[in-house]
Amino acid sequence: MGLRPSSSSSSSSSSRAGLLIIWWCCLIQYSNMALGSKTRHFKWEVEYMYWSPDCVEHVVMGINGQFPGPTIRARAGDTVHVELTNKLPTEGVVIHWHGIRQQGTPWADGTASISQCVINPGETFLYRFKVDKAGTYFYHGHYGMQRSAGLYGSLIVDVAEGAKEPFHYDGEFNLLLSDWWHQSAHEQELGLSSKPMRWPGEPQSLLMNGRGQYNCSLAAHFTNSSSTQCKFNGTEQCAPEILRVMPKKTYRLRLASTTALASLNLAIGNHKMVVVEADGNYVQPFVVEDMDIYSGESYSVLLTTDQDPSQNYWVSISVRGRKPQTPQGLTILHYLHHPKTTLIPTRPPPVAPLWNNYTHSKLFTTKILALMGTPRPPTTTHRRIALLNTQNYIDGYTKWAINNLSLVLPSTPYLGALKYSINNAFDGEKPPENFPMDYNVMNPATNQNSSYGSGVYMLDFNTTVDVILQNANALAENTSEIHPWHLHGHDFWVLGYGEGRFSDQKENNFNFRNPPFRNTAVIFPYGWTALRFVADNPGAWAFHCHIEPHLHMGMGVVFAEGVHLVGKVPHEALTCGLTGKMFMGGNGKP
Ligand SMILES: O=C1O[C@H]([C@@H](O)CO)C(O)=C1O
Repeated sequence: MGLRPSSSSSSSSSSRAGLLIIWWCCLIQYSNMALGSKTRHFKWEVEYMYWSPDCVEHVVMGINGQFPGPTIRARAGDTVHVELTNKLPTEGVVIHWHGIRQQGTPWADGTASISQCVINPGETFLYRFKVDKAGTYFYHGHYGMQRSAGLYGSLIVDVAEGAKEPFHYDGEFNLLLSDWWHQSAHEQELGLSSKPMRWPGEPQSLLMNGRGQYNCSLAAHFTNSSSTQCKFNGTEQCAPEILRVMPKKTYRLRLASTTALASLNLAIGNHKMVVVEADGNYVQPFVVEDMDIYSGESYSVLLTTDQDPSQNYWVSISVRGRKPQTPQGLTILHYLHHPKTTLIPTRPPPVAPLWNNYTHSKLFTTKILALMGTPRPPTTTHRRIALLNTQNYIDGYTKWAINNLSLVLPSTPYLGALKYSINNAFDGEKPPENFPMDYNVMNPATNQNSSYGSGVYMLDFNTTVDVILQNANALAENTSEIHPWHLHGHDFWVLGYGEGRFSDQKENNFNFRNPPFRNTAVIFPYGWTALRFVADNPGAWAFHCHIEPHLHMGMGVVFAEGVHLVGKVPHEALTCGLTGKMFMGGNGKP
């Protein structure tokens, strides 16, 4: 069987396997030393293309003829320029640089209606931003359902010249994980906005680097299903990317999930992994046999090729947290040592933990702790915002709401409305800081109706803010789902996770010693998650569930701080809505 050549690239120096923790490396990383930083230029065209991500031809949103889009590779301290031309015939577009904090460039965050106007067909927009911290990141569309349409790619930031990672590895692989539907993103969007709602359902395929298999399986002979064995010559768009490795080496696997819906569990047959990075921050290394990756999260794991080199091994991703109707995504770890007649492993793929075994998920999540040298949280806070996540109806439409308000994005970007004090661009009323004391998170809501809202949580500049994310029962009985929440413009500390309704006493168990510093955190069914961040980045920032249909149904809020300190915002970012009108009138020039 011919399969696609691997994308391994030999990188870091030492041939010594294993881990060597040199914590001062983190200090160097966080002190942001950038010797010889560069500007990296990219010229991109976003377009629709015919493509076969899972061996079935559909339409994907690609960049420069590629799906997923090109990988951006830069060094900490570099400036990235992406000149993005919209070649979609009848649709706007924006791109969000997930995990990049956009300090000084809030207009480059790529969130439609929040940081900028959409880029119209035929227009070119220049994203310009600094990548200040080494790590594994990605980018994706942040307008409507464009992530589900396939608009995404990897963004990898290496340590600054002269700096070192706090671990050694001999080579690395990059795996961008996603889910794929045969129904178009437009039809999914219409379904979600219909009355009654038509839920898009579970994905048809899981993809690694944009490659999956729908009507055949790499492991067909191990399953009882009727699927046939895939046959590839290696040039197919859906042929898996084989990870070709040498025995007795250590590889860094960069993993990031840009799924629209699926929470994933990743495993590598016979091999353990050492988790070393989460969302662009180093973590205390710990060993796992399998790991959960929620949409919006990224990780690095170290893999030591210490197993029988005469064998090959499966790399699998499986759906968690929702009853799976999607086959495992598979590729192969291929030891290059011995000549082999087939690439297919002789053993069946790893069996994923049961989809609703949340004990297993929590065990993994709570093992993630910051490596020494990571910034520590302030020990006190100025403000606590409790956000209750509920599924609701508004006039018969199914929505998600936060403290009973379902987010609708206005036509004027918040950044422009706030910068130019345009008061009628969004709801002037302050969104609620809390939810009723007697709300029972274990049952469906007694009043299932909510309202639309577009208000902003205005944060005092440089203050410390705590957010308690509170999960609850959805509309159906005995149903509460996983929601990974992503914050733009900041990393936050995850101070704690808990079951049921949050109460003030739970604060006694907050972790102030080594809380993980991240940009995405999960709330488990019927549980809460406590976060802390410092509002030190002038701009308007989305904070939302990273499940794309959920955001589309209103599951998000907007924070803003220090907007008066935002420097020049390129006019092109704001030439729509009321800021567009203002520019046409020639007043309020920046
Ligand atoms: O938002 C959602 O809606 C459906 C279901 O609750 C109603 O069909 C689902 O599984 C979600 O995650």
